[in-house]
Amino acid sequence: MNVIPTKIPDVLILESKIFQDERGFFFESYNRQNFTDITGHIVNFVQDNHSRSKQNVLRGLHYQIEQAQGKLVRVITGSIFDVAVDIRKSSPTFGQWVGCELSAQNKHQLWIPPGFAHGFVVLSEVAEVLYKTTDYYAPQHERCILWNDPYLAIDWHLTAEPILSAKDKAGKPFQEAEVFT
Ligand SMILES: Cc1cn([C@H]2C[C@H](O)[C@@H](COP(=O)(O)OP(=O)(O)O[C@H]3O[C@H](C)C(=O)[C@H](O)[C@H]3O)O2)c(=O)[nH]c1=O
Repeated sequence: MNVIPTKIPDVLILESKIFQDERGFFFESYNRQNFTDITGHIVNFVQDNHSRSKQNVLRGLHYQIEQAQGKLVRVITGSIFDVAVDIRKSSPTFGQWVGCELSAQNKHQLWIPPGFAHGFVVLSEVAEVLYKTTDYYAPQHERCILWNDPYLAIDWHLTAEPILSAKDKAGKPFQEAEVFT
């Protein structure tokens, strides 16, 4: 497994070794020891999520203020632009964002530790996103930051108006959002 750094040191793009042959391909999408060796983090993933979205759907920016979730995100159908925002007040990259394309083709994964808001927009006709989380879903602790907050100024690589849930349309401005100390 190869690590591609991002401009936020704790957020990493992971590139697995893909075994191709005349039948197709195989790769270990998660290996606890490899993950620990390359990230330096011993994490205990407790939940797997799977969402399917049509083109231009934007889900985010979400986080849990309690029971903060680390996420290991990958795409098995189509492609997304995946975004992590550092909302740890004590972090030198507080208020900064990183994004990358995750796709069934590149098979890249994005490791987003606890302390970040997460969101993605679907670039392909449809995308299926799988992600592991390091804590359980806790809707009472869920918070949402506005996807197009002017302070964050995220470039989502949009090609059309995004399709948003009511919750996401009502996201908070970054500077009014609850953040991590
Ligand atoms: C996240 C989640 C949702 N749900 C239920 C609650 C709703 O009835 C339904 C759809 O939930 P929601 O609209 O919040 O789904 P997304 O907009 O994809 O939310 C996710 O989007 C961004 C990208 C994230 O990183 C988070 O994992 C999560 O906030 O699934 C559950 O039962 N368990 C869960 O872990």
